[in-house]
Amino acid sequence: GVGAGSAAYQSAVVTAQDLMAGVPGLGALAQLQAEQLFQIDSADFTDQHLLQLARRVAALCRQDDVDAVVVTHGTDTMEETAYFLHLTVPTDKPIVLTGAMRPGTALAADGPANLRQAVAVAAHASSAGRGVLMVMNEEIHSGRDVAKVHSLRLDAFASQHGALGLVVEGAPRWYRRVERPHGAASEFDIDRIDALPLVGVVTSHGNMRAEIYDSWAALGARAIVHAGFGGGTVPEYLKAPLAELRARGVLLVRCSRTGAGPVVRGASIDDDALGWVVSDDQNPPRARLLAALALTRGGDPTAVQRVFLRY
Ligand SMILES: NC(=O)C[C@H](N)C(=O)O
Repeated sequence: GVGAGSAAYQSAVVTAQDLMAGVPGLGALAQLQAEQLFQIDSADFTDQHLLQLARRVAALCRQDDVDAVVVTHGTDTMEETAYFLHLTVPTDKPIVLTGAMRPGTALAADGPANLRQAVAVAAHASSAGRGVLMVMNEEIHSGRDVAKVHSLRLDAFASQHGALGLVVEGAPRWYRRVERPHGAASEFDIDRIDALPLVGVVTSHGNMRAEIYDSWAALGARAIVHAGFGGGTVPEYLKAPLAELRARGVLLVRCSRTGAGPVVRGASIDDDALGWVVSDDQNPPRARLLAALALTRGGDPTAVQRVFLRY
């Protein structure tokens, strides 16, 4: 059952309005208005949901009577949504994502405290202009860097370059900023994006098969994120088939399956000759989104590489 444990649960059963009602004192932090865009497990997010959510958040941020937006979201794909909003919603107003690792029925559910902290951060003047934020477990992370790194623990989220700050006594305390562009400084604007080009991810393991990449190409993928070993390695036996993809107009983005650390262009692999792109330090799911955004502006590998080194 879904009683005291945290591994078994039913997701997306409580409405936004009821989530808010379950947090004592929330109304004292800010004037709140709830809106229910979807009520789904975040595993069920498609690009359609992502585009619809980003458009709605952007529209809300344009309203004079809205100072900030809090998005409650399942934790499984929260990092993808956070990154997408970070790059495509042109605003300085705080956008804060939060969720729960334990179901509301658990003995020590974390959702209410997380929501309370997310609202406190969103309502605080110091939170503006920092890009999209994720508040979980008393930490404030950047949508650029944060990833779910544990399946169950309350401290399931981590940023490879560290959190931006902490929630201390109900207020944000900041320690760093992200250096890369976001919000209005980003060249991507959700109101000028009709659809996202198809991009697939293939994760490396021993004994790979080139046909998996071909399947993505056959589906019409314009780019494939190769989540390679370590520094984005491509096995010797895959080099020829993957080089052929380029001739079919499919871009290969070399990324690391480790989920952290940069992939260095030209290191051991002649990316210039192959027309390949490296992801810099982006993890595979976020590299998929950034590749798709870059491809909305054209498919030239040099231009896509510039995007990966800039954001
Ligand atoms: N509620 C959660 O955090 C887990 C759930 N599978 C989701 O991501 O929607």
